[in-house]
Amino acid sequence: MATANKNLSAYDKTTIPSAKDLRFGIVVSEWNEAITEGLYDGAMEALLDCGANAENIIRWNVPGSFELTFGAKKMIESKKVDAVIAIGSVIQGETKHFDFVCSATAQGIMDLNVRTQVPVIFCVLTDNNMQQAIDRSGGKHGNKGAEAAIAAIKMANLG
Ligand SMILES: Nc1c(NC[C@H](O)[C@H](O)[C@H](O)CO)[nH]c(=O)[nH]c1=O
Ligand SMILES: CC(=O)[C@@H](O)COP(=O)(O)O
Repeated sequence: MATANKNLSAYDKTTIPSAKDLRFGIVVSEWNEAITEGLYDGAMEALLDCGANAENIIRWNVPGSFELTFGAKKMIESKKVDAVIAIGSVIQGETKHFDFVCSATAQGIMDLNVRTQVPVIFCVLTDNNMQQAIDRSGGKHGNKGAEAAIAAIKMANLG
């Protein structure tokens, strides 16, 4: 189902475990800051709505989405967290750089999920233009940050 056919912010709290005792790391890319701040706000709102305590949420910034993997890895190695949310916004420019940043970031985050015991949630928008990013970070299609927060709670409770 494409994003256009669902609301990224929709969730049923009755189906989600409490986040009360969970510790979260959130690594935020500074590229396309207006978008990533919107994603962060959506993630925080959903985490708190599901019972998380603000003092149990650690935020680090990194320069761009390519650095999210290192930031999440360092967070896992140095902080006791139950899940990490990696937030980024990659928007197509004139060159193929978009392809390399998106694939490297996705692969790097997947590698962390394979190699570590801490789930890392891929909250990285990969859009053709700014309007698509706006629509998915609190606009007409909801907020991918909220979707990522719910995924983080569920994965932290897995097993
Ligand atoms: N163009 C975008 C970037 N590019 C920067 C890279 O992520 C990286 O910081 C740089 O190549 C240095 O290693 N990053 C985004 O997050 N979004 C973009 O649209
Ligand atoms: C995703 C990017 O790195 C891209 O926005 C950079 O723009 P350009 O491809 O025009 O250099």
